[in-house]
Amino acid sequence: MQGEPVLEVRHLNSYYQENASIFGRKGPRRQILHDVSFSIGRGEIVGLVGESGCGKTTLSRTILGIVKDYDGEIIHHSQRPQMVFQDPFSSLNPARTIGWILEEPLRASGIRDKAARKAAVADMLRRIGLDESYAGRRPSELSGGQRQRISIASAVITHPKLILADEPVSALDVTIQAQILRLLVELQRDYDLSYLFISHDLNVVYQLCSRVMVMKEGVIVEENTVEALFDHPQHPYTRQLLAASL
Ligand SMILES: Nc1ncnc2c1ncn2[C@@H]1O[C@H](COP(=O)(O)OP(=O)(O)OP(=O)(O)O)[C@@H](O)[C@H]1O
Repeated sequence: MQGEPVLEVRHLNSYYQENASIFGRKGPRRQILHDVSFSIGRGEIVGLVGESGCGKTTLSRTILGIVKDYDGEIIHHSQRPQMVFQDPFSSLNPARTIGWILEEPLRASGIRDKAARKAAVADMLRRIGLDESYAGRRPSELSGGQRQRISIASAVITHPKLILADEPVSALDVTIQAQILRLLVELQRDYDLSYLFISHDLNVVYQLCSRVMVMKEGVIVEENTVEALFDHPQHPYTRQLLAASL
């Protein structure tokens, strides 16, 4: 980790209670994350890779406080992180305008001055490459890439220090992916952001991240700088993932 930490996770174990039957009887308590420890430094972009079902989303849901059944320590050194999801369509309220959607996090964070909120929204729209007229549109009137720009903007608009991005470009075409990755890098520099960037795509992680953690069945089996991990993978599972991504 570089610099002062924005997030520290120590010896984290997370669990889900499975429903055993349609009658609502409680099923077994299943451990998903096993002794996960890492830190994210200020301004760092840390990748988290691993195959489907290994526990990546569970880790971000535990960090956000959505998964409550856990032990270990989660230490936030700044305000709560914000989240960017894979599917920008389902994460944006279809009934509201883009202006309303971008104002909402500002309202929720207690900014009462309507003119100040509108000015912040106009600034943010310009920053993500859309003109102010987009404030009056609804999500259905935007392309997939534009919708993902809006969901990134709604995460950044309250100036958090850490963004948890869960497969934020996986649903997009490759050319749009490149534009969104560029936007994420620009915003990271402009706003001094850190990202935990969750992806099953090692090529995307290579382009964006400085450090990467590899997760297998809820365990971080390897962690290193991106260069070292790609050049000299230590764990057999990392080698397997790299071979599959060629
Ligand atoms: N609400 C839940 N209740 C019970 N089990 C769950 C719940 N959510 C996820 N799981 C299980 O926890 C495990 C980890 O799921 P998780 O969504 O964290 O994986 P993931 O690595 O993010 O996968 P993907 O890349 O497919 O999103 C899986 O076996 C999944 O079935």
